[in-house]
Amino acid sequence: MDRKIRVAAVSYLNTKPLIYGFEKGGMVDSVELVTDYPAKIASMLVNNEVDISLVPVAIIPFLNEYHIITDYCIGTQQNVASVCLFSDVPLEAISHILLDYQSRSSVGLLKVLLNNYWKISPELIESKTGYEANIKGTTAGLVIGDRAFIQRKKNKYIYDLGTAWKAMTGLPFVFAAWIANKQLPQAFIEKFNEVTGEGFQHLAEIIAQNPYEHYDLMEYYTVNIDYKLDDEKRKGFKMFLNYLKEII
Ligand SMILES: C=C(O[C@@H]1C=C(C(=O)O)C=C[C@H]1O)C(=O)O
Repeated sequence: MDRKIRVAAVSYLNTKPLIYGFEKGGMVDSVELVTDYPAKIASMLVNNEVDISLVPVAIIPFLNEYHIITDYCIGTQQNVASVCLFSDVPLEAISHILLDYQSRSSVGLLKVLLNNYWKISPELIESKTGYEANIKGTTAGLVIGDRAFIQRKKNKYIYDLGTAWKAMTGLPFVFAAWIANKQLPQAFIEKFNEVTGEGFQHLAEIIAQNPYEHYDLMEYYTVNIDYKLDDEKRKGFKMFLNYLKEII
């Protein structure tokens, strides 16, 4: 291609290792990188405003064409810590749930878990900026990303969606992956994969550059999030897409 490839990534802390290589100047001549929250970069990929995006996998059904590129993803084998249902009351007493407007995958995952695992049916409400303040009483809320670390200090009950998915299916979960909406040259994809992986050799440096008081980022990057897109994750991801068919 004779123009730069347009790339969008999630603007949360969980993405720092994946974009480290690009921020260090890797592929600066061939890649133009923007960041925003997941639902935003998802619509950018669907509307062809970008060529590649670290998108919530739940938007795959809305793409005419998709190619999962790279060996990396934002996934988890267990408690992901930053995707949780927060509540002042236990699950069975929840009357309403505020959905996170920034999310696509976790909203889908929450619906799958409500129907198939927790088997409760509170009223689901779309949210807007600042909705976290309304998570109280019998109104619970889904919060993802960096804001979830702050929310962890506010509510009595924290239901981790990574843990619940693992308990229900025995499989890891994939929240987001690098997805292209068109065929790209193989040499470009190989280089993109290499630059994406660079950050994992530099986790201590990334953490030093992003001082964070609300959570231990080394634990987040090495225990909670599992970035490797391996066969088990692909299985979990396929199963999730099948469940999604029942609800969209
Ligand atoms: C684990 C996370 O994964 C994210 C969750 C997403 C979603 O719910 O749509 C999308 C991208 C990821 O950033 C998180 O942000 O906390």
